[in-house]
Amino acid sequence: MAKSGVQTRRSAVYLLDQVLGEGRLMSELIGAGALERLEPQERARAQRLAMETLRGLERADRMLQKHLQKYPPLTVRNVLRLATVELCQGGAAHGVVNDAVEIVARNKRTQSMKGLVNAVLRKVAAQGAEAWNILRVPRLPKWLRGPMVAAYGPETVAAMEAAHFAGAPLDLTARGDAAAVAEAVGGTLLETGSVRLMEAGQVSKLAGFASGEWWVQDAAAAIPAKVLNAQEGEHVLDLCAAPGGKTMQIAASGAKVTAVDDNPARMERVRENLERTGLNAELIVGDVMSQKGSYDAVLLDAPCSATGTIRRHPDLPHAKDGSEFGELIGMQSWMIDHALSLVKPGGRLVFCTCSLLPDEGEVQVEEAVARHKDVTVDRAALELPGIDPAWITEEGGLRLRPDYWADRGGMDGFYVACLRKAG
Ligand SMILES: C[S@@+](CC[C@H](N)C(=O)[O-])C[C@H]1O[C@@H](n2cnc3c(N)ncnc32)[C@H](O)[C@@H]1O
Repeated sequence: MAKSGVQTRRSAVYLLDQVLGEGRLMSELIGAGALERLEPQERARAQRLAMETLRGLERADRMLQKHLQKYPPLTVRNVLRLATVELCQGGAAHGVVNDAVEIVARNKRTQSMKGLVNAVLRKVAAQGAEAWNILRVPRLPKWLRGPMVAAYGPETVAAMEAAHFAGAPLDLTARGDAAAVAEAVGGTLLETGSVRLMEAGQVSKLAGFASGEWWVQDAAAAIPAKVLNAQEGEHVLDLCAAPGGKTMQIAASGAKVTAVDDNPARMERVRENLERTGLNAELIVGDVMSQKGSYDAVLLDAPCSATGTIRRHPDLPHAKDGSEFGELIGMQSWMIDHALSLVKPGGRLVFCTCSLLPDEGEVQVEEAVARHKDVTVDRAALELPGIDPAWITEEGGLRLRPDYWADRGGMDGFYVACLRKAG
């Protein structure tokens, strides 16, 4: 195996060490330049290897435990896990094992374990895909599985775990004609209007990227702006807007948009996205809670646990432990109250989170309606193409789950509700 293979795999192991040892998210690590020394193609590969390892972590540990008397240090365990996932998913044994041994040998603190790594991986390679495929689908860690089973029951959680393990296709939102985009990129037009590609390759090489015909956005993440249904001539406030997927949807509808986010670096992404797609929005780097004014419609995509995005971010359940969720839930309800104060009489607030936890969705809406006597839930706003009425919840919101559309590649977990203010 070429030297670049070792470097790429070593970088993937570094990502695993940071996620599993330090509780850091891959997006943070990559944003901080963790893969900068690799060529762009190798960066994507290192990221993919780390993600696949995190998806299959439970299976990798089950495969390895048969061959280990005691746990080696974390970084050696991560070398073994990465190689096990590769071997069991069809990687060539020679290259995978040699690189794993070399990674361990190059580090003074681990070089004494190269013999162990070699011996264990030879055994794993001999068992291969057959032993891997009969293991159960990896489960969510207990801290998240407990509340999820309480909310949805064990069968639904198992279906969600299968969706997490399967990963996610690439979804695009078209600036204009979605059918034309589907044809140009060779994708499928979903009933909700998104374009889906099961095998994407390099995004910037797809037809229409440079000319800004579309942007990457999960099919579920595209629903909130459809529920908002902005009209030409309306003034819409998009709160927590970065990186701008929903801002662009609203701008493409012809409405005037003011987009707010308190993260300057993420706001820069909104500016770049608008530039590429030729769409317009007023951008404010600032806190939701300090916004003033009166708008026809407000969209609040509140910061949340992001548990709906585990298909794309398999690091999340391993890096987090749920300790921040209480604070997020409190912040969401203050944001809803403030966002409602910015809605004109007769106007609407669309509240959404990419969370699977009812405390960040259904419960927020039930409580908001109880706090605000002039606010009702607008169920009719959810009557949209491709939306199954069975997805509508008791309080009138929309619960989207990763196990929906299982035969077509799934969707992110999301919660969306439209709150209408009395006129
Ligand atoms: C779920 S993401 C938004 C995704 C975005 N709406 C889209 O469709 O591309 C949440 C965003 O909230 C922003 N945020 C968190 N707390 C905030 C606050 N107090 N005020 C403004 N923005 C905030 C974060 O910077 C982050 O970009």
